[in-house]
Amino acid sequence: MSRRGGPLRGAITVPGDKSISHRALMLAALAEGTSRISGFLEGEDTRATAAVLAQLGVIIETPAPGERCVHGVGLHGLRGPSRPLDCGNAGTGMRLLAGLLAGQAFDATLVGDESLSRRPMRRVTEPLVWMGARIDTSEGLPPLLIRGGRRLRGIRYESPVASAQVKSALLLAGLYAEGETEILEPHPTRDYTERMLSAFGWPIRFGPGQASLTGGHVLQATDVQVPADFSSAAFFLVAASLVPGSELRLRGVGLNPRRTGLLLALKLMGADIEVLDERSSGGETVADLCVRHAPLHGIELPPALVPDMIDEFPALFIAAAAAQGTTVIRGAAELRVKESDRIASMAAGLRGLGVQVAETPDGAVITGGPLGAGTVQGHGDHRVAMSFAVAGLVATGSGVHIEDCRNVGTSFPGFMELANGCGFALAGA
Ligand SMILES: O=C(O)C1=C[C@@H](OP(=O)(O)O)[C@@H](O)[C@H](O)C1
Ligand SMILES: C=C(OP(=O)(O)O)C(=O)O
Repeated sequence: MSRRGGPLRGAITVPGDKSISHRALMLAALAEGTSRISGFLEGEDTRATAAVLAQLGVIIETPAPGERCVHGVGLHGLRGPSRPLDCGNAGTGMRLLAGLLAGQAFDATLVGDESLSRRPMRRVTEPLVWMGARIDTSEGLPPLLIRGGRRLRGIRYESPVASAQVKSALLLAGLYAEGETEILEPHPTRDYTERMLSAFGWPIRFGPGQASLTGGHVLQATDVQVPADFSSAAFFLVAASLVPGSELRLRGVGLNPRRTGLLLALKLMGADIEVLDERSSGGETVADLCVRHAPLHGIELPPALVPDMIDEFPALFIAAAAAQGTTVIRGAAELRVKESDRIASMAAGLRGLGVQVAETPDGAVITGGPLGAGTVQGHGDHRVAMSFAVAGLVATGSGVHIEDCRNVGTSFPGFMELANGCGFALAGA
C-alpha cells in the first residue's frame, strides 16, 4: 500500500547496478585468478546467477553484503552441472548464460520462473545455432537445453533487435569461437560486456552499435566496482519530481549514456535534476543526482531515446500520468516482452486509478491528470510494482494498493525501507 507521504528529502544510495553485477560474476568466473566485486547487487536476479556459477563449480565468497570474491576457473574450467540451472526471474542471466554455455564441453539446462518461462529466447538461440551451438527449446521458450562439445565459429550478426542481452550472449560465445564474432545493432545498447571484457584483458573492438572480438585469448582476474543502478534511481527521480517540496540527492549513480534516456525525457518534461560531482569509477561515469520538485508537462517522447531508457518506462508512465497534458510513447514494443507486458500492465493499472491511457502496439498515449485511489496489479513485475509505489505518493484518498508485488527484490532489495526513509509512506500487506 502506498499513500501520500511527506516531501522526499535527504541523500540516499540505491543498490548496485544489475547489468554490471551479472556480467562481473560471469567474467570473473571465467578468468584466471581471483576477482573482487564491490557494490554487487544483492538482488534475486544476480544471486541466481551466482548460484548458477556455483553449480558450475565456481567458488564465490561473500566477505560482506555487496561484496563477492570470485575464484575464477579459467575459460575451460567450468564443471558440468548435475541439475538444471535456475535463472529465476532474470532475462539477463538466462540470455547471457546461454552464450557462455554454448561453448562448453558439457550439457546444461537453463530454467526460470513463470515470468521468465514466457520470455522469447529465439533472439539468442538462433544466432548461437548459426555459430555452431546446439540448443533445444520448445517454441523458442525456456527451458533451454544447451548441448556441449560443439565447435563454435565466429559470425557477423546484424541483430534485428536493439538488445544488449543478445549482443552479450554472442560475445560470450565468441570467446570460445574460432575466428571473429561481430555484432551490429540497429541502435546502440549498453556496452558493459564490451567494457568489462576489455578490463579483464580480452582484446575487443567496439563502438556505438558495433562490437567484435576473436576467440583464443585469456581473461585475467580484476576487481570490479559496481556503481548504483540508474534504473533503481529512476523511481526516486520521478517521485521527487512529483511531490511538492522534495529535494533528494541520489549518490554515486552510474551514468552510462546508454542508460540515461529517462534523465533526458524528464528534463524535456520540465524536471529539475542536477548532475553533481561527476567522476569516473571502475571505468564508468558516476555522479550524484539532485532532484527537486518541478511541475511536469507531457511530451512526444523522441523514439531515439527508447533503447536508452528501456527499463525506465514503468516509471515514465507514472510521470506522464501526473504531468499536465499528453505524453506520446512510440517505438517501445520491446516492453511487451519484459517481466510482464509492461505497456499492458502500466496502462491497466493507471486506468484503475482514473487516468486516461490509450494503448498502441508499440507504446501508449497518456493524458495527465489527477490520480485517484485504487487497487492495481503488480503482475509479479518488480518495476511495475515500484512504479505504482511512486503513483501512491500523488494519488488521492486511501492511496494505491499494489497486488502481486513480492518480487521487488529482483532488482531492488530494501526498496521499501529506503523509500520510507526519505518520505514515502509504504506499508506491507
Ligand atoms: O543487458 C542487460 O543487462 C539488459 C538489457 C536490457 O534487455 P534487452 O537486451 O532485452 O533490451 C534490459 O531491459 C535488461 O534489464 C538488462
Ligand atoms: C527487463 C529487466 O531485466 P531482465 O531482462 O534481466 O529480466 C529489468 O530489470 O527491467
